Amino acid sequence: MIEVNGLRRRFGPVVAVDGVSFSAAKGQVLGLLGPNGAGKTTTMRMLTCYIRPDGGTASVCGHDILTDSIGVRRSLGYLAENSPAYPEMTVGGFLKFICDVRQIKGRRRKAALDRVVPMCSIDSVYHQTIETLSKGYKRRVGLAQALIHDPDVLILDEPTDGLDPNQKHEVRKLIGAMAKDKCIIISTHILEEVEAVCSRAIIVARGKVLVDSTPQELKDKHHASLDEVFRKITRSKCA
Ligand SMILES: Nc1ncnc2c1ncn2[C@@H]1O[C@H](COP(=O)(O)OP(=O)(O)OP(=O)(O)O)[C@@H](O)[C@H]1O
Repeated sequence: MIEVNGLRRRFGPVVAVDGVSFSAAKGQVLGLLGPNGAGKTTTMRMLTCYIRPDGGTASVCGHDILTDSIGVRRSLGYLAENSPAYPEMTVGGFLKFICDVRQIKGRRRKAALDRVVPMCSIDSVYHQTIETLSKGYKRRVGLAQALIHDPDVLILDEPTDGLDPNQKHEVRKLIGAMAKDKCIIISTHILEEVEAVCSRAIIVARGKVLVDSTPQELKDKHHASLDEVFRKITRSKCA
């Protein structure tokens, strides 16, 4: 469902993504791990057509990110860093606006809202303006807009950032439940999250893929916890 071939992107002198390649299939939850500044967000922003790569390419459900950005955007749901939204809108107003943008109308719109609002536990804040929400609720609204069109691919940048432990657990459960029918990429710093939900782990540092494996294989190979493996790999390769 996702093919990434030699993606590159620089910002002035900074090489943010330096020839990243991987593929991901339906049924997989792929965790993108890496230290701060490793290039995870930039990779996601290129995959979701928010920025263009300087080199390489990628496709999402057969749609090329360079030549068919509309096809890509239709196929995926994206939860961006910091859950961007319109602060003055109510939660309900914002989700209806997203439905309009995605041309989900009439009964389909009602069904979409009835599905995502309880799924993301945002019933109690439905009539509240987004600027009055806590960080955790803003994150859940961001998740709801990513899920509203029931896309085949989900790209979630630190999906549990700002959530309390109960909500972290709920969101991980939700990701696990959706995994069977979708291809999901999450970025995270929380290694326990990788163990809980990811069927695959890609470790990146300085814009390059260092490891592409399963969490279990990584632990078995290094005879260590995922936390220790992460530190060992990113420290030795970044030193
Ligand atoms: N718009 C931008 N302009 C200039 N530099 C940028 C821009 N976006 C990203 N960078 C730089 O590119 C590098 C990779 O950043 P990126 O946000 O992709 O990393 P990340 O792995 O997501 O980090 P974190 O875990 O801290 O969110 C960093 O050095 C960052 O400062």
